[in-house]
Amino acid sequence: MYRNEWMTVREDEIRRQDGSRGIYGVVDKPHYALIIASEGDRLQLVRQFRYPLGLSRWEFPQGTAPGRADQDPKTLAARELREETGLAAGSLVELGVLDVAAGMSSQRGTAYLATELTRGEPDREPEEQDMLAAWFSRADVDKLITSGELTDAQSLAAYALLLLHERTR
Ligand SMILES: Nc1ncnc2c1ncn2[C@@H]1O[C@H](COP(=O)(O)OP(=O)(O)OC[C@H]2O[C@@H](O)[C@H](O)[C@@H]2O)[C@@H](O)[C@H]1O
Repeated sequence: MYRNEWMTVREDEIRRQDGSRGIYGVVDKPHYALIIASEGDRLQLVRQFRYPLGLSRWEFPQGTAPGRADQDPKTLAARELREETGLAAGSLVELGVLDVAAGMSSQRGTAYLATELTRGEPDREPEEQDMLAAWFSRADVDKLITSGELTDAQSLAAYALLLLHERTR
C-alpha cells in the first residue's frame, strides 16, 4: 500500500467467477467535483501544469477535499469554484456522475453547472499557484477540443453532459 495526502494505491487479492485467484491494483482517491461556470455565451476554464503529464493545459475547475476526505459533492463544487476562480455560484445544478478511470481507480466525481455568478478573488492551494483562469466563448471551447488542446477526459465528459442537459431542458 502507498499513501499520500491525495491518494492511496493498493493491491487486492481477488477471486474470479471461475474460482481462480488473481490480483488487482487500485488507485483510491476521494470523490471529486467538476464545475462548468457559465455566463452568457462564455465558460470558465483554468490552465494548470499537470505534473504526471509534464504539461500545462486547459480544463474545467475540479478538485477533491483536502486530506482525502469525502465531502458532500455540491459543497465541494462551490468551494473548488471559489478557490480556483474566485467565482461564487448562485445556482449549482448537477449534470451527472463520472468515473475517472474504471479499470484502475475507484474514484468517481460529480459535474455541476454553475450560474448566477458573483466575482471575487481566487484562494488557491499552494500546489495550484501556477493556475490561470479565463473565460472562453463556446465556439473557442469547441476549437480547443477539436484542435486537441483541451484533452482532459473529465472536462470532455462533463461538456457532453452539459450539451445533453441543454438539449433536454
Ligand atoms: N497524487 C498527487 N501527488 C502529489 N500532488 C498531488 C497529487 N494529486 C493532486 N496533487 C496536487 O494537489 C492539487 C489539488 O489536488 P485535487 O484537489 O485532487 O485537485 P486536482 O488535481 O485538480 O484533481 C481533480 C480531480 O479530478 C480528477 O480528474 C482527478 O482524478 C482529481 O481527483 C493538484 O493540483 C496537485 O498539484
